[in-house]
Amino acid sequence: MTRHFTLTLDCPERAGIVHAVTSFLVDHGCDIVEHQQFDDDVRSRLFLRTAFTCATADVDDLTREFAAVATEFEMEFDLWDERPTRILVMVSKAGHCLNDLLFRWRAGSLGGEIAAVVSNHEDLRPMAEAAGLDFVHVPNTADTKQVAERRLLELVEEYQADLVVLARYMQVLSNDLCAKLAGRVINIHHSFLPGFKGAKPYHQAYDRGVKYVGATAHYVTPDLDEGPIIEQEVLRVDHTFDPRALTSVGRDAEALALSRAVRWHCEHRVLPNGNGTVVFR
Ligand SMILES: Nc1nc2c(c(=O)[nH]1)N[C@@H](CN(C=O)c1ccc(C(=O)N[C@@H](CCC(=O)O)C(=O)O)cc1)CN2
Repeated sequence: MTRHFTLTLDCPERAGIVHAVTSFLVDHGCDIVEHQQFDDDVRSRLFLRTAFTCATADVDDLTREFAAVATEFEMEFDLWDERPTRILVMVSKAGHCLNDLLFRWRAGSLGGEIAAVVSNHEDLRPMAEAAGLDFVHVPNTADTKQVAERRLLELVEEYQADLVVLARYMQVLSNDLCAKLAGRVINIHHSFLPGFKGAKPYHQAYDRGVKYVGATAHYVTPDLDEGPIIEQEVLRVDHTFDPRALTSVGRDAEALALSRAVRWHCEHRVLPNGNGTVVFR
């Protein structure tokens, strides 16, 4: 049976990297179906994503055997087979991002499998359960944050989640939780970062009189709204938009930016690069 694999890597820039990768794949009877690379001349690093098929190998064998190439070229690499990324979606009260993720998941265009929905409020239980998903209520206040975060880690294990998506989840994750889930949490911030950080960006945008509003999907780090950006979306507004209207038009930008970022992450198209990302769209 022909199986599908994806290889991503980054390493110091030098000659012979692509030749080494493609020779390894040919020697193992693999057929490249998509290849993208980026030479970062600022950091002198090469970033590469290759999708390929192979009828004989499995991901553990390929990973073990590719290690020799990786060592020779000082590569950071990952290899995946076609097992879909399992996603835990976290929400608070706003449902527009969850609604968009559920639609794309059911349409088969999200790139991953939603395993369950977790929330610090009950508001979105009907939407999740209507989609046939478990909905887990985990209250999270200043007094219960440690208990809530221990429960969240249990749920990540219980649902075997590879990725946690904060789909307008309005609680700040602790440094400890961010460390335990490093690179596995994507948040949608409802502004065009680095502008208007925090919980109420549309009011800040209104006070500033901006002509565009936007949204930013980024990996979560302990530094609020500072994580590596994956995708951004903007929409034109004008003086007639009050905070309510800005919030309304912003929902579209949030849902679009987040769903794209989740799909690209699940398709292994996003490679960290310093405090940024390389995205092989
Ligand atoms: N460690 C991180 N945790 C979270 C991030 C992040 O970037 N790093 N992003 C937030 C989402 N968010 C903005 O995008 C955000 C959410 C909440 C707040 C905030 O100040 N929350 C208050 C409580 C507000 C409430 O209860 O409604 C708080 O936590 O005290 C700021 C920004 C998700 N988590």
